[in-house]
Amino acid sequence: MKCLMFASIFPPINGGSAVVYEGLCQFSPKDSVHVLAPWRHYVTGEEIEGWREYDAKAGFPITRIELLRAPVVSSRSLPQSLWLHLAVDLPLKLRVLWTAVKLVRKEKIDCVCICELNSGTWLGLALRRLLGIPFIIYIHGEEITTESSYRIFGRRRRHYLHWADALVAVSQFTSRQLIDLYGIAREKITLIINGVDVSYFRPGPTDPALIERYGLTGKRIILTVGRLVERKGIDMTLRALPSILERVPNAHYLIVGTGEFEPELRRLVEDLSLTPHVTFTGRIPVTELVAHYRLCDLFVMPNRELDNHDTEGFGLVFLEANACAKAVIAGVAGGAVEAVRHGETGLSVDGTRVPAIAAAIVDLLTDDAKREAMGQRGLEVAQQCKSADRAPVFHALCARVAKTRRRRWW
Ligand SMILES: Nc1nc2c(ncn2[C@@H]2O[C@H](COP(=O)(O)OP(=O)(O)O[C@H]3O[C@H](CO)[C@@H](O)[C@H](O)[C@@H]3O)[C@@H](O)[C@H]2O)c(=O)[nH]1
Repeated sequence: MKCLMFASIFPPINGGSAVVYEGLCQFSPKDSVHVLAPWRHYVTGEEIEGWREYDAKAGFPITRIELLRAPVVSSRSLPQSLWLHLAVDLPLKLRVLWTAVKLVRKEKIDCVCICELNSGTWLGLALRRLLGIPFIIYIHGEEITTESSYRIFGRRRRHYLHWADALVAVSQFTSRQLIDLYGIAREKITLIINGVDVSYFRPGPTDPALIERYGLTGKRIILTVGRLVERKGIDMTLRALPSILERVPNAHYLIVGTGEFEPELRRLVEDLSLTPHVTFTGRIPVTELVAHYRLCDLFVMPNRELDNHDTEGFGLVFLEANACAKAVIAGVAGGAVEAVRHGETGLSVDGTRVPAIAAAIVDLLTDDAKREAMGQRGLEVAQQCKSADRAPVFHALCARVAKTRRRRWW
C-alpha cells in the first residue's frame, strides 16, 4: 500500500501541520508514503530556503512542484479572484495534476492524503475521477472553524468534506467541529491525536551560548513558540507583562517564530515600553528548537478564539514544551484544552482576560515546586503521546481506504 501525500505546507516550512506530516512520513513503513509538495512558500510565493538539502536528507521520497499561491485567491475581490484563477491558478493546477497522474502510475499509488482542505481537495477529486483512487483529508482545526470571507468558499468546504472518502481529525475538538458544523458522520472520522517526537524533544541542560546570544543571564524566561498569528495570544501575554514584572522583576519574554502578526506585536512592545523585557528571535532552525524550550522557566501560549472563529485545533507546542519537562500555560479555547491537563501538566486560562493570564504566570513563576512538578507530569504525559505511534494508525487507515479503489478501464 502506498499513499500520495499532497501537502502545500511541508518542511522545511514551519508550522504545526508540516510537523505532523513529517512525523507520519518518518515513522511510516519504508516506501509507503510519497510526498508531493511545493518548492515555493504558500504565502510569500518565494522559493523555500533549503528545500533541496531537506529533500536529500529526508529519508522518504518527495516530489516538488510549482503550486498556486493561496493569496492569489483569498486576498482579492471575487471577480478578481475568478480572473486570476483562470489566468494563473488553472494552468498551474493542470501541471500539478499531470505530475500527480504520472506519479500515481509510476509509484503504484493506492490512495491520496490531502493535507490542506481548502487548497488541496481539488487534486483528490481529480485523481479519483480520473484514476478511481480514493482520498483522505487531514483536518487540524482552524481550516474548518474560521469563517471564510466569501460564502461560496464556505459552501465549497462543506462539499469537500462530504466528498472525501475518509477524514482524519487531530483532536476531539476538531472531530466535534466536523460533526457539529458540517454534519459529518462519526464513522467517517479517524481520530489521530497529535503526538510529539520524544526522541528529539526531551529534557536537558540550558545552553549557555543561547543565554549569551539573547543576553538573558539571571532572567526568568517565559517562552512562546509558534507562528505569530493573533489567536495564539502573544499580544495578551505582552499586555500581562507589566503586572508580571511588578511581582517578578527579572521576568523576560522570549518569542520564537515569525508571522503576519509580528509588526502588531512589535508596536505593542513599544507602546507598553517593554523593549528591555521582550526578545523576538525570528525563525529559528529546527536544530535549535529543543534548546530554546530548555532555556525557559515556563511555556506560555494563552490562545483564544477570534471573532471569525479562528482557533487552535490542538496546540502541538504544549506537548513539545511538556516533553522538555516544562510546565505550560494555555488558553481555554479550541483543542488546547486537550493538549494541556489543567492543574496537572500546566494551567488553562481565559485567553481574553489579561489579569487571569498575569495571575497564572506569576503563580507558576513564583512557585518553583509547583512549576517543576507540572513539568515532570507534563513529561510523563508527553512520553505517552509519541508521534511514532501515530504512523501505524494512519497507515492502517490508508490501507482500509485503498481497498475502496475503483479500477478505471484506461
Ligand atoms: N524550527 C522552528 N519551528 C517552529 C517555529 N515556529 C513554530 N515552529 C514549530 O511549528 C509547530 C507549531 O506551529 P504553530 O504555528 O504553533 O501551529 P499551527 O501551524 O497553527 O498548527 C496547526 O496544526 C497543529 C498540528 O495539528 C495544531 O497543533 C495547531 O493547534 C494548529 O491547528 C511546532 O512544532 C513548532 O515547534 C520556528 O521559528 N522554528
